[in-house]
Amino acid sequence: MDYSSVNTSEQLSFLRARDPSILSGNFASKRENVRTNLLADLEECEPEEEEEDKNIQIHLRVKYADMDESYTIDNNAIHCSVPMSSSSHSNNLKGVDSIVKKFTFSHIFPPESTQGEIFNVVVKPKVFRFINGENATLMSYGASGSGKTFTIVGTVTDPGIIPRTLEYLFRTLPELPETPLVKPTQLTQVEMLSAAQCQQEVIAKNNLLSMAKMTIDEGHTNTYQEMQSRLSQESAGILDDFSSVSLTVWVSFYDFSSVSLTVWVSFCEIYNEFIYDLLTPTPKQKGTSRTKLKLGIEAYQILQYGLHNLKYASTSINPHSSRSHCIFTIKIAQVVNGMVNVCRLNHFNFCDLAGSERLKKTMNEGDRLKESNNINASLLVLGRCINCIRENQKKNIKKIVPYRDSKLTRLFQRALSGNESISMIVNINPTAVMLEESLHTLNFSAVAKEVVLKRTPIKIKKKHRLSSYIQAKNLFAANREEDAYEINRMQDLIDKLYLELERQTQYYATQEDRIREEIWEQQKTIYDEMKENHREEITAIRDSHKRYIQGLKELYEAKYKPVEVVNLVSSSSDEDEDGDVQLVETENAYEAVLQKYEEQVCSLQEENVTIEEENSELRNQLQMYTNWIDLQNDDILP
Ligand SMILES: Nc1ncnc2c1ncn2[C@@H]1O[C@H](COP(=O)(O)OP(=O)(O)OP(=O)(O)O)[C@@H](O)[C@H]1O
Repeated sequence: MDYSSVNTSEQLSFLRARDPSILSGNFASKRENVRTNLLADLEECEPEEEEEDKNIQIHLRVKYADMDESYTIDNNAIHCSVPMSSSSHSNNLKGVDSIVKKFTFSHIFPPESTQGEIFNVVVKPKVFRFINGENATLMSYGASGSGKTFTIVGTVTDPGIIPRTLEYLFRTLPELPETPLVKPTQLTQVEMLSAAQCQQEVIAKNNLLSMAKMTIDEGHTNTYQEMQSRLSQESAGILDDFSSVSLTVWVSFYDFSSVSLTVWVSFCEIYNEFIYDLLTPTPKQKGTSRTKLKLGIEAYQILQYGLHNLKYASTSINPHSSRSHCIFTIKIAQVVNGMVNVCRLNHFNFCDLAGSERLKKTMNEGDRLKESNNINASLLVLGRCINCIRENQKKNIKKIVPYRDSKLTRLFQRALSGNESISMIVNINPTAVMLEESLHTLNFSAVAKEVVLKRTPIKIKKKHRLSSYIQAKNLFAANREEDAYEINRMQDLIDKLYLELERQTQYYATQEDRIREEIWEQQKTIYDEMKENHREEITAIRDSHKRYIQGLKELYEAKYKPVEVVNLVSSSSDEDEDGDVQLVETENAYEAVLQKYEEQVCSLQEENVTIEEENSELRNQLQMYTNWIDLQNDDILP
């Protein structure tokens, strides 16, 4: 595989806060929900900005092994009896077999020190400062097999600094969003992610995790729980006190709901002077490895997966020797109110350096020899850089520091030039056989210790950062005030509207009763009037008909009854013929009258029928009116 084509830019993985269920462990104490006064906390931090320049913190860890009698440890100093070779004898040391060299350190961890102690003393304060906005770099330096990887990574049964830091972060970080909101682009900048980009990150994360599952054997994937339970069994003080008051600043900051936080990790190695991303072993997949991780367990799996991809080989000194410098970085990006220009991006680098090797001892050849040479060369450049920085500082000169001579020093240029907190854990194997390597390490540390971390640039940076916070804080405060004012105003308005609504409800209730009453009265009057009108009308029509028929009857009775009587009388007279004629005429006349009468009766009957029909129509209409009024009443009346 042509590794030279690998993109050497850093790949990141997004991390989310730990699984809340993990908090149920017996070492889990919840953060207090402390609110308030970011500015006060920050202002309290201000005097620190004015601190004197500080030397690089160098700690010594002595490996758990049979300590050679040449060493004695006395508080923060280690004394080492160095045998004098005849060639090195100066005139005034003639006849002296050995001299005792004294090396002092910020802290010395004797062989029996635990991983937890080292984390507590060296790393915990830095992680706290990291969360609060300070960058940090921690390196382990030492000869091969001296315990660097053990210190930085550790084992499942004895977890080292990185798992403890992850545990600490995921225990204390607030619940983070499901998807990353921002992504670090440069050292101090972030970019907002679009919805599609967020989705890509989630997909990349899932790919990475399934790759991790495939690569790491099953037993290995359970190591997170195992590691956790180990941590929980440790005696008090490893993680419990993290959630105490010291986190107030940070907690209070995150109580501002408009701050969004994302955590990313990257893991890379410098192998034979090439940088490889341990989270994307296949160069084809470059650019897809920025991955969001959900839980602490995922972060740990990523660490394990990265370690799996790391170059190890067996040498005569260490059967599981790291053949590269590996760098695990955690980044925390905080964005205020979604404004990428009011952001804070901090990183914490953990660098497990490959061990310096004496070729004679390692008996390396082939690949191992090439690796050894590269390891030693880059460590040499690291030494030269540190020497040069110290010299510049001592003599107040500006000699060019050869950062560019190795990938390692290029990567850590910022930290080495004093722009951010850097510390080292120097590891030595105190056995007799490794004395020479240990002395070399101790000499290196003696030089490194003298390098002064110039605080001035940090001061400026921190001031910038502080001003960002103050700006953000003021913004929050202003927004809060505005919000509070607006909320009060709205509340007043709502109260007023409620009162008005109540008043209106009462008014309309009385109005409705009144209107109902009025309509009822109105309709009732109309109804009664209509009823009365129709009744009178019908009675009048009936009466008129009755009268008319009665009149007709009387008329006919008066007109025809006498004729009949006269006719009856006249038909019994003397002159038969005349009488016959008269009778016939009378009969005819009578019949004609009768016919007329019948016709009139007929027409009267017809007329009567018509009147009846009209009556019935009127009755129908009356009924309709009645129905309509009833309907109206139904609608109107309660
Ligand atoms: N303090 C310690 N207590 C117990 N075992 C230790 C300690 N330090 C180192 N070891 C063991 O010593 C062996 C070598 O340690 P480690 O691999 O950490 O060395 P190293 O300095 O990283 O070596 P290299 O540079 O070759 O990778 C490992 O098996 C490790 O578990």
